[in-house]
Amino acid sequence: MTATIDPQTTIHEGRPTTHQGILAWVTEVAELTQPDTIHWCTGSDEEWEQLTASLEATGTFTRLNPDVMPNSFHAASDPTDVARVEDRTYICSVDERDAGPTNNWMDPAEMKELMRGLYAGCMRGRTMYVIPFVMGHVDAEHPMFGIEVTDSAYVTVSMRVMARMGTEVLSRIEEIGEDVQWVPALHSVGMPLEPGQADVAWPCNDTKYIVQFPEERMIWSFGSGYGGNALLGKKCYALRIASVMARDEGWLAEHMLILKLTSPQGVTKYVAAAFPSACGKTNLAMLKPTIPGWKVEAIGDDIAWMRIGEDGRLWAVNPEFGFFGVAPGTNEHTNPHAMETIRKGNSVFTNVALTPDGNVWWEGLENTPAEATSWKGEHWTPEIFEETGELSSHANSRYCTPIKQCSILADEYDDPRGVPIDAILFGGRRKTTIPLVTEARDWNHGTFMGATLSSETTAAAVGAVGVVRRDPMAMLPFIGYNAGDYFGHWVGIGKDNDAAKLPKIFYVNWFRRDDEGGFLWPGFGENSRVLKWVIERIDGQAAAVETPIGHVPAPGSMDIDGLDLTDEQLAQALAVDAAEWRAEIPQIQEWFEKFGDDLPAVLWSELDTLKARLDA
Ligand SMILES: Nc1nc2c(ncn2[C@@H]2O[C@H](COP(=O)(O)OP(=O)(O)OP(=O)(O)O)[C@@H](O)[C@H]2O)c(=O)[nH]1
Ligand SMILES: O=C([O-])CC(=O)C(=O)O
Ligand SMILES: [Mn+2]
Repeated sequence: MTATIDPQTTIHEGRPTTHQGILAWVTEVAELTQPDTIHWCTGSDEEWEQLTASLEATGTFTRLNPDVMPNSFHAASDPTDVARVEDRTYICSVDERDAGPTNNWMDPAEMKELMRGLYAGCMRGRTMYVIPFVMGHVDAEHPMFGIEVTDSAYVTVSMRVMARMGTEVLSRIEEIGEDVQWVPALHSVGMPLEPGQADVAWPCNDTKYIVQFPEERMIWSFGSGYGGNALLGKKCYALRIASVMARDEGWLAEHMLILKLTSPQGVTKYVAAAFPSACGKTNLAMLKPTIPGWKVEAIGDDIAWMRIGEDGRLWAVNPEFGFFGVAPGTNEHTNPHAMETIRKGNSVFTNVALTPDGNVWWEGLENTPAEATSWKGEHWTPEIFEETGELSSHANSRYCTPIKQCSILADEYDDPRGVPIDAILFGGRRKTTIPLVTEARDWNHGTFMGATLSSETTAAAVGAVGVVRRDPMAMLPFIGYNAGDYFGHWVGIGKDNDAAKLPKIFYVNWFRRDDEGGFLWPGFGENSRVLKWVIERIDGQAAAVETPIGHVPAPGSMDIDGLDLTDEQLAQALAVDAAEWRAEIPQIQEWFEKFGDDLPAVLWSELDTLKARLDA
């Protein structure tokens, strides 16, 4: 039986909407996908309990010991569904040119026909959840609504952590009326159940499509239940679709953390930083400074939406409501604030290990258990790891935790206007070449740094790990349009606004290695020393040396009091090696050539300037 939109078919206090546009779309989706039941999500605690209970019943969730991790669950995905699938991600713009050379493209009509075939009957035997959500504040000047329809209770539970959702949001949509802007986001795991067929713990489909239709501001996702593939408010909306909106409306949707930094003198600065997936955003956003008197408060750990304010400054908000953080490597030393946040519970842990006492564990965490159940559901011990190298947790395993639990969350997090950004950092994971910190000469030079950003690939996306690739502004997988136009948009922000009021741009690299392969810089809390230098540069206090690639800290200008690092190590971390940079030039050249005439001319001039400075 196919469900129709009838309050009788809904459970709890969920109700269909009075918004005719949304009702029509949900009806159309239900007719196509044929779910048994339709559930309009309220976001209530009772709903959470009902959903998590049903996830326990299907074996998707294991409830953790409430004494150690209250109201929290362990989930293990299908071993083939563990990360974003970039090769299955499409930007289906009307014109192929608008997807640009960095995105997969297919004609939207063709893609729709193909996907309608996949979606036909794909929710049979399942409940279809309708999730009204808003990215950013419901009281924002431009509230960014969406409706995710999904056949995954796991996604529904996770969306409740990651976005403001439920009845309150739906009521606000209805209040604004039929003209309200909202993004339809359709998701299915792609595994219908025939009558009598038992469900599996992690339904998914070998065929996967993560598709954005930029002109229609619409998202269709099929076949995956994981992270950025399935929680459609996150990468699909808040980055791919929002970047298109931002291009059209003159703002920026970026893969950036936002933090508030307060000096011992009580001076406050706001920093945004773009690092590729699994390259340190969450860690920096929650940093515990090792230098006395300095304080960091978190505002966001993954996405920043930035608009020029009436005062000419660039104001940033975090559109999300939770953290979807990389678990491995997170511990009391690297990220004590994340640990404190997680321990409050109300979290979903995916693809980590489960310990016999009902807790979670992952590589890098303290107190290695004598035994555990690995993310693959297998018996795991430290000895097994010694012998076989088998890890207890997937490298891209994640915790999904409400942001409100973060003890160092800045009050400004809840301000719909956001915060004025003083500095933007670009950073990647590079063993060589890129110094610990470099200051751009101006906005265009900073845009060049962002546009040429390079990083070693990580486990956050399916594919080889450790391969150096260009990841412009850490947005390679997330720019929803032609990246050449995106660079032009960045250049335009600099041209159309008062340079003195825009943030200063810096390029950082926590991941440079010595000859033995060890990190040259201790990172984590010690990164506060770099933040301090950045702030002091902005305030004209710290000294810098001009180099061909920009300004780097002058000897003695960085606070290294109490740091366990030799002068030689610091010098190596900060070094600008002309030979390494000369080797970089042809790679940048080749990268730029991809964009043909769509690359802004100022970026070619920046490359010429770099060459000339290296040769001088
Ligand atoms: N060596 C070193 N490793 C770091 C540093 N900061 C973060 N890491 C490691 O990098 C990995 C990813 O860090 P995250 O902060 O979760 O990365 P992210 O950018 O938030 O990742 P996404 O959520 O995928 O966007 C973890 O294993 C960290 O331990 C650092 O300063 N130095
Ligand atoms: O989107 C995801 O699955 C997780 C994430 O933050 C990223 O990969 O940048
Ligand atoms: Mn991310």
